[in-house]
Amino acid sequence: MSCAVAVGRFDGVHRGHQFLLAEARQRAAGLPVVAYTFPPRGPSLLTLPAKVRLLRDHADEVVVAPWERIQDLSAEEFVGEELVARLGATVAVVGPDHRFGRDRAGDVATLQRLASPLNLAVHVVAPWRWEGEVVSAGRIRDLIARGEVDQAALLLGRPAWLAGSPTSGVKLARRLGYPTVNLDLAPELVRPRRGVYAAWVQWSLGESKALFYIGDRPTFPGLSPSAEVHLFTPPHGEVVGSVEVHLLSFLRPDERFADEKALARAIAQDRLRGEQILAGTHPPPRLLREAELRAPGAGL
Ligand SMILES: Cc1cc2nc3c(=O)[nH]c(=O)nc-3n(C[C@H](O)[C@H](O)[C@H](O)COP(=O)(O)O)c2cc1C
Ligand SMILES: Nc1ncnc2c1ncn2[C@@H]1O[C@H](COP(=O)(O)OP(=O)(O)O)[C@@H](O)[C@H]1O
Repeated sequence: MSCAVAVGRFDGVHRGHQFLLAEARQRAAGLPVVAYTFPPRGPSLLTLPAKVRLLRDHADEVVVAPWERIQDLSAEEFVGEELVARLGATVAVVGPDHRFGRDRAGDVATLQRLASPLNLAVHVVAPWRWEGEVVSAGRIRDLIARGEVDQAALLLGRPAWLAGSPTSGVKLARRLGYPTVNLDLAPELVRPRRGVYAAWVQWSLGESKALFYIGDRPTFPGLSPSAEVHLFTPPHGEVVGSVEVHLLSFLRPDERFADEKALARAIAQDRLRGEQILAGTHPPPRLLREAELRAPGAGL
């Protein structure tokens, strides 16, 4: 069946990607819109299931290309065999910087040259900008690594996101008066700057406003680095399955305190600020479906 295809890694499914997919919808003139994407490689903004889930909001079908099959295709083979023969694309919509094929050798001019004999209409969209600068996944990854999650949210169209599974802590947090759920974060996700954030947290059976901490726990030499959430609404029972963390605001960097009491006082302040920031906010849409949330280890 013929379709209109938009191709790319689509890391973040950011507002530039959303604009591109809206353009694809227009150009498709009633044909189904296919988002053709690749599994995450290197530090990413989303896990694959979350990316697929978001792309589904903007496309009729999402195709995840296995690297093993397509990594050795030349630009010509990619367009001819993959997009036109396998997918049935008659329209391709890409941004001006789009590269494809082995070694990213093909650019927009290559695509246009290859497309005409294949009856493939190519549309190149102007890059979507924010405050004059082109929005890109790389720019958003840098913002998150610097803790600038509120800026990242403007470019993403939703808060920066993390996912992980609960792990057991050393039960120190309870003694501090701030119980936490320790998280084993999905390894492919970009790590935000170390410190404390106001966040919304969701798990299979609930959701809560929260503080998110990621850091080296310098107050306790000997402890390993950790990522943990302190939930304002404590869960009924254990938190199991995947946990989603939406980072709304950076509160402060990771610090070394003189003792446990000083740390507990700082966390009390964090909690007050977190409550202020989160007051009146609503939980963002979940990026993992119920099935993925329920099945522990079901690939985040
Ligand atoms: C909101 C919050 C902020 C934190 N800030 C710091 C910090 O600045 N420095 C630090 O050494 N540990 C900090 N911690 C981490 C505590 O040291 C951590 O909760 C403790 O090590 C508990 O470990 P456990 O969960 O394994 O029991 C923070 C924890 C939370 C929940
Ligand atoms: N800010 C933007 N505005 C419009 N299109 C964009 C923007 N950023 C990326 N794109 C396009 O979205 C598609 C997927 O993006 P991405 O995965 O980041 O690029 P690529 O696959 O070329 O590395 C590509 O066609 C790319 O050109």
